[in-house]
Amino acid sequence: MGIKAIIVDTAGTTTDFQFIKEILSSYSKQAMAAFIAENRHDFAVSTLLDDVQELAGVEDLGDAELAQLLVDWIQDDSKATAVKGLQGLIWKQGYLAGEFKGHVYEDAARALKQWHSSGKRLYSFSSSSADAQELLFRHSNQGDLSGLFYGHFDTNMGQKTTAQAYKNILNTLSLRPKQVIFISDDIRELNAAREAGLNTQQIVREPGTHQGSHPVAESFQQIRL
Ligand SMILES: CSCCC(=O)C(=O)COP(=O)(O)O
Repeated sequence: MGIKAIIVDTAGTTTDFQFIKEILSSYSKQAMAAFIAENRHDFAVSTLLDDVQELAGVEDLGDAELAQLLVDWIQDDSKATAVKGLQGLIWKQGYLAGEFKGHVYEDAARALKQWHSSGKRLYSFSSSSADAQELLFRHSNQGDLSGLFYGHFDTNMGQKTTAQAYKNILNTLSLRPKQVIFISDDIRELNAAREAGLNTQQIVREPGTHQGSHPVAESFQQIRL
């Protein structure tokens, strides 16, 4: 039974952590206050801000307080779905204004193109929103890669370190677990995917930092499906 679908993690796998930390996170923190002031009454934004307040167990925060709360959570690398949703909307402004391009490793882009040409269905799975993932690949330093993907999964499927998230993804793909491979640098995510029955492949971009028992590659070019 061959591999029919490939799911890639983004941060540390297709994409450099430093880009996410130094460009994306910084941009969303700097832009948060102005974004809230300008978009507070937009339906999607106000719904996400309600979710943030519910998560924080507070009500009726002012714009400045909300912005500070979100900046603090981003600083703490929050993976909360509402935070990631707001970040995605802010990043959209940056991508569309040409303020930065999404970072994708060259070896990852090359492999994704090869796999797409050979008929595999490609997906990404990240803690960032599905829209943010689409933007990253559309406005990437390797060109527009968005057409290679069949879809993007986010934490609406569940947290990436839980087997349930991969079971939920499998349900939407209508494939058997062994027809799917998940590629990530993160051992906890790989363990969760393996628990759900998926094939796994670890990317270890820094030699010598390998842990765990998943097949390992130092770049996408070493991956044999
Ligand atoms: C689509 S690039 C932004 C990635 C991001 O915000 C993030 O938090 C990555 O987390 P992950 O759990 O997917 O490693």
